[in-house]
Amino acid sequence: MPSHDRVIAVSHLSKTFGPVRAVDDLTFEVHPGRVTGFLGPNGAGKTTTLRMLLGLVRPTSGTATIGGRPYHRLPRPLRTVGAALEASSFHPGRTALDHLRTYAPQVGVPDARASEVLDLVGLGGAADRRVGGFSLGMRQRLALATTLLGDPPVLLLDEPANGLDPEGIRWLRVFLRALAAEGRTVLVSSHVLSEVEQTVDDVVIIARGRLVHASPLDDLVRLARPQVRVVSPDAAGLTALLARGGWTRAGDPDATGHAVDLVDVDAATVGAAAFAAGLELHELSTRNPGLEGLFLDMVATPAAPTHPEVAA
Ligand SMILES: Nc1ncnc2c1ncn2[C@@H]1O[C@H](COP(=O)(O)OP(=O)(O)OP(=O)(O)O)[C@@H](O)[C@H]1O
Repeated sequence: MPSHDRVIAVSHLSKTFGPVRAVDDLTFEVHPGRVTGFLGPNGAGKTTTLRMLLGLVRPTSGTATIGGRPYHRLPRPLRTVGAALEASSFHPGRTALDHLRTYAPQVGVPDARASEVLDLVGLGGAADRRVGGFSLGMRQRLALATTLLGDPPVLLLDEPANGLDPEGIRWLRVFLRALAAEGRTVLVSSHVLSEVEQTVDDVVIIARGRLVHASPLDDLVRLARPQVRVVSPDAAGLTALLARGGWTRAGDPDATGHAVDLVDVDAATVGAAAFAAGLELHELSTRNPGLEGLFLDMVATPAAPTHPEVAA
């Protein structure tokens, strides 16, 4: 299958449920050969987006496609997309093997594939046990096995790490990375960045149905580096100090040139250089949000709008 057939594309996608704008003009792409984290707090609109990708919810506007087609236009959808939206919807009386054998004909694969995928997810030894007695972690593995029945090149996994212990999370990380290394497109939702931080190559972050950030994880890590804020009343002196130091600015300088944020340098080094240059500083501070802190800042509910005319 050509690699563009594995691209997930969401374009100006919106969904309203009555008064609730669950997904709001969302645009992003997910590429093959990479694990992409689809991140946002509870209620951000992740599941609704995944459901629209799977044709289970009709968009209010915009498109959600796989290989350029909406799900219902895929020639062999169950062989193209493996999706696990809920880990709890198993018939409790069925064994793991029976569960998979029930799906095998729908997907169009032989019964033998059921045992194969159970082995793949490390549940071979529990094939004949009833699913009702499975732990949440085992259910997650069984859900993953179900998605793999048709050997699909695209995987949509809703919170697959939920309920896994640290060992299970490590196992999942290795497993998902191997699936991506085979050239698959792997989209994994989570509301906790730290849970998937070591698994994903790319991140798509949403909040309140809207896109907040999309980039390789490395770019986000760079944004999360400690920053040193330097403020001086002497804009020209500050510019000269920065030129001599050769430090990297975190973003654009403010319009006045009196304040800058620097990365890859510590406050002591900047302070010493300013002292040596006789440059007056009004602020020299370090901010270290860390990756999770940056994520939480990004998805934080904006402060309620103020109404100065009321407050006055
Ligand atoms: N069928 C529905 N009818 C009405 N509102 C819905 C429906 N499905 C989702 N919503 C609302 O849309 C918003 C987004 O929900 P969604 O489940 O997509 O978020 P999520 O990011 O997956 O959250 P979580 O991490 O809690 O699963 C929420 O406010 C939710 O209550």
